[in-house]
Amino acid sequence: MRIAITGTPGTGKTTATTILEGRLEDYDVIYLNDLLEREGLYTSVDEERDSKVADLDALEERLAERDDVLVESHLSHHLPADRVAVLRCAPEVLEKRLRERGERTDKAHENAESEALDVILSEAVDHHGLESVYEIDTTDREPTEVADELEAVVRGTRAPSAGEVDFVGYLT
Ligand SMILES: Nc1ncnc2c1ncn2[C@@H]1O[C@H](COP(=O)(O)OP(=O)(O)OP(=O)(O)O)[C@@H](O)[C@H]1O
Repeated sequence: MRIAITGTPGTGKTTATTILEGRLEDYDVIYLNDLLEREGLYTSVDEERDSKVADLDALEERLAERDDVLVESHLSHHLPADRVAVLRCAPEVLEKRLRERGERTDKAHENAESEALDVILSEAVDHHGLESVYEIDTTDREPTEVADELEAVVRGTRAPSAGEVDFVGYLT
């Protein structure tokens, strides 16, 4: 089974996945952004955004043979997956997390707006269907609690859910 762990930057994917990694014996974890950097699996560099444009075909080819794997990245929902966990965070809190992590003000704000607009959740549902998407609100949760929720997705003890989180008030 392949499980994608996605969400707007700052929702805590890497933090929670690292905790979960230590609990799972049967799954490998792939941190897609690290793989992209390590193996140069990008098509170009966006200087303005200070980011790399992922080569999704190359990444998918690289992962094609892998089974029982967790794929962590805000791009992971663009690749085939059996289940997709979408981490969410209230935009104001997300913006603060990103600023504290040292992100530029405009970038932190752009990510908060994208979170308010459900951009990644919508993409995940479009690509994989409602029955495969598991939305996890991380706003007032410790990373270990988020890892608990992710573990339930992996073990199949949690029902799919999408559309329960509503952050649209941030935009008004
Ligand atoms: N549940 C949480 N509660 C509060 N702060 C958190 C939580 N999870 C992560 N953080 C903090 O928020 C910041 C972003 O976390 P993290 O790097 O794990 O996010 P990410 O979704 O993997 O981001 P990116 O997509 O940019 O890699 C970090 O500074 C981290 O310490």
